[in-house]
Amino acid sequence: MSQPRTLYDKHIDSHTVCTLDDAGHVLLYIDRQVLNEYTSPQAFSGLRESGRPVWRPGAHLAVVDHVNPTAASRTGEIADAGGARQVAYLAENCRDFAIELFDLLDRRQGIEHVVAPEQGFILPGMVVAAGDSHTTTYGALGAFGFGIGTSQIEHLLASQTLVYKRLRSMRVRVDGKLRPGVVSKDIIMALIARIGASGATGYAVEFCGEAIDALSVEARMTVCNMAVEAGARGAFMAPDQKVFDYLANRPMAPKGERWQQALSHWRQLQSDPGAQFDREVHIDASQLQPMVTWGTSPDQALAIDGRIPAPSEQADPILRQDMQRALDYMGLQAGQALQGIRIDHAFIGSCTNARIEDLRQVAEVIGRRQVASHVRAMIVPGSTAVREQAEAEGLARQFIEAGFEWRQSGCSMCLAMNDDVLPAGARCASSTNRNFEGRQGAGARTHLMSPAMVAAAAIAGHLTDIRSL
Ligand SMILES: CC(C)[C@H](C(=O)O)[C@@H](O)C(=O)O
Ligand code: SF4
Repeated sequence: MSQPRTLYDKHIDSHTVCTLDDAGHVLLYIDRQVLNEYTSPQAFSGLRESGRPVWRPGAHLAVVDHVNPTAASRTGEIADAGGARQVAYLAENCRDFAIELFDLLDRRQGIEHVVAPEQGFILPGMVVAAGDSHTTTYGALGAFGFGIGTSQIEHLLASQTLVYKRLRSMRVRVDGKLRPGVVSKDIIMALIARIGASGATGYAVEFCGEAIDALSVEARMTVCNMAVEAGARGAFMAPDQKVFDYLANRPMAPKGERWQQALSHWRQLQSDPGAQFDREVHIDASQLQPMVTWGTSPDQALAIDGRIPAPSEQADPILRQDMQRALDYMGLQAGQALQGIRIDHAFIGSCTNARIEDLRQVAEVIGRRQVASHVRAMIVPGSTAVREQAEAEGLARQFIEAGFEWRQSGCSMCLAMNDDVLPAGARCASSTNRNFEGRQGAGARTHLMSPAMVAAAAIAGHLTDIRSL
């Protein structure tokens, strides 16, 4: 009898072209790659210099998302010269190497990790690599996705393979039921707070349990997306009927007989009973509360009813220093209650939380209420398709009437790499995934939380518990 295997083992085994050494390195076949304008230019330049073609152009999909503006109306023009060059070079590369591109004016444009699942480009059982760390998102579909660097992008374009070292495996079981006001973002933020920002470094993490099964596919994407903030270089969820229903009839998903064949294969994509994991973590969903970060690392997070911890109570001198530095940067004090911290900005967007379901939750929180007069609030849909859907459902009008700016799709204020940058000192409630120093603008202060919690903060004008609205 063969050894029981994890879902991760199955992906790696089925994609191993050959073993390279005894240290765990293999040549791994990669089914699909998603390219963006920001991390691909040097890879294409490398191909051009060495005169190599792209091995399988149909295995790649390119999107424009990081540097583009998201101003209310879209012209396709980019005022910033550097950004304009990157977008134009991506178009040139896609033309010359016959790769499909969702350019700025394409109705399929959006943030890569929103667009690729939306179009059915990512399917269960696939191994996907891309020049972006949040490629872990695809675990929600039963695919194995991980981020790679520029030289690996070039290698992948040229050969459809990568040199890969096997990871250790971790299983995170989330049992119980989430209470009202607590969502998938809180599951992953609580996990990161528990195991630390490098707690899953070197691991592929498989999520399972009653609370994961109960999540929608989109909510599962939030969990897998942010798993990289615990250091995981891959996140998994066994694909179930919800995933198959999500994928059925997506433009790039298989159809007819091929769909039926795919389904019978996908149904087998699970860890075998008795498969061994190198580490197991257990979370009781019923104990979770809405989470908010107070510091400059995603693991510096607490339940919203908490108080900011005191560096003096931290025994480790390095951690103590980190905490103090985070508090100084954030302009906060030990012992301060999270609730009531006044915000200047509210940002709902990013590949973590800007799908249609997120926007529906936001609309529900807003109701007929208004954004506080001192807050600048912005909603940036994860894709142009999400934008159109939100407009068709009347959500966009509700957002605008409540005082939110309603934008075009892109990474926007998730990272200060385009026109949407916060001024120094500004404090922002944000539905994104990283709260590093300078992430949303030099000197700007980010508090991560669920999109519904951002909406609640926008209305209240300060961090607040959605359950008390
Ligand atoms: C720009 C890109 C390399 C980066 C990533 O890899 O994640 C970005 O998307 C981010 O979220 O920080
Ligand atoms: S939305 Fe943010 S996290 Fe996602 S790819 Fe863009 S910059 Fe990275």
